[in-house]
Amino acid sequence: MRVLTIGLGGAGSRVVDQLYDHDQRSKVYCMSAVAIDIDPNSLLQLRHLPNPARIFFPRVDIPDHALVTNVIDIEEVMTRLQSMDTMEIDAILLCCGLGGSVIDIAPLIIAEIRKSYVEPIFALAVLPCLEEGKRVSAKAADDLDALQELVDAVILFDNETWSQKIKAAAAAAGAENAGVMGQLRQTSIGSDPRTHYNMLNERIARQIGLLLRAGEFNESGLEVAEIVLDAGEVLNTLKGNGFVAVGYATERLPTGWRNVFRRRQSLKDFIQGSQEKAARIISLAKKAVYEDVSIPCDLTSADKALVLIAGPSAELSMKGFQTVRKWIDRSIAGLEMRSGDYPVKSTSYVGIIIVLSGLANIPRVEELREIRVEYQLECEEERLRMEEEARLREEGEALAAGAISEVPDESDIPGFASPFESAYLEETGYMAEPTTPERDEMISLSGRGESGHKRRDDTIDILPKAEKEQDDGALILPPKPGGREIDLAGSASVTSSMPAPKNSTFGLKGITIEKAGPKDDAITYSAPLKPVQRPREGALSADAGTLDHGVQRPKDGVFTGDHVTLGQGMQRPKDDLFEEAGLRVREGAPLPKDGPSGRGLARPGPAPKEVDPSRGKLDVIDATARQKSRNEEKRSDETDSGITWL
Ligand SMILES: Nc1nc2c(ncn2[C@@H]2O[C@H](COP(=O)(O)OP(=O)(O)OP(=O)(O)O)[C@@H](O)[C@H]2O)c(=O)[nH]1
Repeated sequence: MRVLTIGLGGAGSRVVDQLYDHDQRSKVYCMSAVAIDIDPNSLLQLRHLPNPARIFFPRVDIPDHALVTNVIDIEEVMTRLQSMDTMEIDAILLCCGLGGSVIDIAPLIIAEIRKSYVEPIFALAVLPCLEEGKRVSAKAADDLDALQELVDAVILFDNETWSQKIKAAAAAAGAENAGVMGQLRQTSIGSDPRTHYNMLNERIARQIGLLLRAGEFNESGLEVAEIVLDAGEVLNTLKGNGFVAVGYATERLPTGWRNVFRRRQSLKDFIQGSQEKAARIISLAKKAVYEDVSIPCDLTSADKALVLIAGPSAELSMKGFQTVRKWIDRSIAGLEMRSGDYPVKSTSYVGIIIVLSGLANIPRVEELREIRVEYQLECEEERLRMEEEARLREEGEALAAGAISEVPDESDIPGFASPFESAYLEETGYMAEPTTPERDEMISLSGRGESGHKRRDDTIDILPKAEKEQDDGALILPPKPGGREIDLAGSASVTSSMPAPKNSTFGLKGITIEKAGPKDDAITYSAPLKPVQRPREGALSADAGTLDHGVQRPKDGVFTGDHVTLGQGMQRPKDDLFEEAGLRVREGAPLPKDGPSGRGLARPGPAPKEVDPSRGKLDVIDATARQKSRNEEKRSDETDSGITWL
């Protein structure tokens, strides 16, 4: 297959350089190559590409952070490509490293090439290592998605997988010759990026190079193939806008006089030899698919496949080849299966290439996409944190400048939760209801429980400051009939030992807020002076009660007082039952709902010294309306004592 290869950026240029070297050494000469980069050092360090094939775009008068699309001149690139001998090419191969910056020019170049060439365009994309960071992996995922849309197929090579393999091999070699030299070799492989990349590029060149040379031959080195695989078949296997993985495994043939002698001995040795050859091809095929594949993938998710065996023709067992063909054909999801042999005279290796195309399941690609999601969430979290910091800084500055006279209440500051936390909290239901931090304030009336007065107005009114005539910050108890006003701020003890009520305490849940709901600083609190206990549901329901033997179950209307049948010896409940308990439900007002705010009718006995307003014993009402109704109420019922439910 004759190809025009274009290397983009550092990775792409180096890969093309290596491919070019293999092509020259094999004397097949099926490649035209160019390398495009904005880094002069990267281009200068290429070892094989001729100088005219290195296209450098300097950043003249362009800032370092400028987009690469502003630096690389597409017209110039196209002029250089068209000046090359591209008349007989079968395909165009774009080599690039995902996650880099120069790859950003790929969409523009591909669009221009499509205008001038009809040949299919493939991309050879190198996936970055995990240790390069989440940002690079996230960008790699973006680049991959963009490339997949634009080219006919993306051949993937995973740096992470192969770096691990190379390091493991180096460690094993180092352990074998545990001397100083062994350790030195191991250190150089692990630490020197250039050597490391050279090893990776060598691997890519072997895998892809042999595939590109399939169907091509030189005059001296190749024999006639039994099953010829031409360029069209390779192209048809690759095409289809999918991901492609290339498995490649080789084995050195046994050499030496003994082996040559054994081959010629007898028929038995001949048969044994042919079985060995078949077994070698099969084991190489397994190695190519499961171990030495350019990117680990699920064979069964492939749409198409191609099998190519290469080596001296005497060593290419057709029996082994057919077995491998059947295995791959049955394993892949699709129906397209191609195969061929590539006899090479002057080699002591047998190799096999298995191309899996249209892959749906590639774990490393999924991993890159997951990292991208994580990275995006982290960026969002960071952005919110910065905004919050900036806001707090601004507020601090404004406060210092005296622009803000009062520090806003903590509960007014919106709680910040990271996207991860939010997701978790929502899941656990924590954020189902808005919560605000509790205040560290508690109002208690000293000696309240010991009062000897049974019938008095048991509510505390904290009148809105704004509506008071003289706003001295005092908390005024409404006067008892004939009594005097009690200044809570002055006489009542205000402790901070108990948590303050949540804002939600004053929400719709337990307490009715009259229309034109008062603001936080304009609310009237009503608190009972006696601890009251809400009757349990069952206590007011005839269904839930257990009646003694011989006692008739009261009918539904028992508490209305209209239809009550009492058993012998049973007393009709008094109408003033609730008054006795210290609770009066005002006429026309809704009955208390179930919930913390309605808990407990008043019980005779000592009241607790502290009252926690958050338990629903504080009512929020409109101050003006409350005052009016109170005046009327006082006139009609001077002796009303109990909770007023609003
Ligand atoms: N296999 C292989 N991978 C490489 C090589 N150089 C870089 N890479 C990988 O390719 C990715 C992109 O790197 P480059 O191509 O050098 O980046 P660039 O496009 O030149 O742009 P910069 O980000 O500015 O360097 C890196 O994150 C590496 O993972 C190489 O020589 N061989």
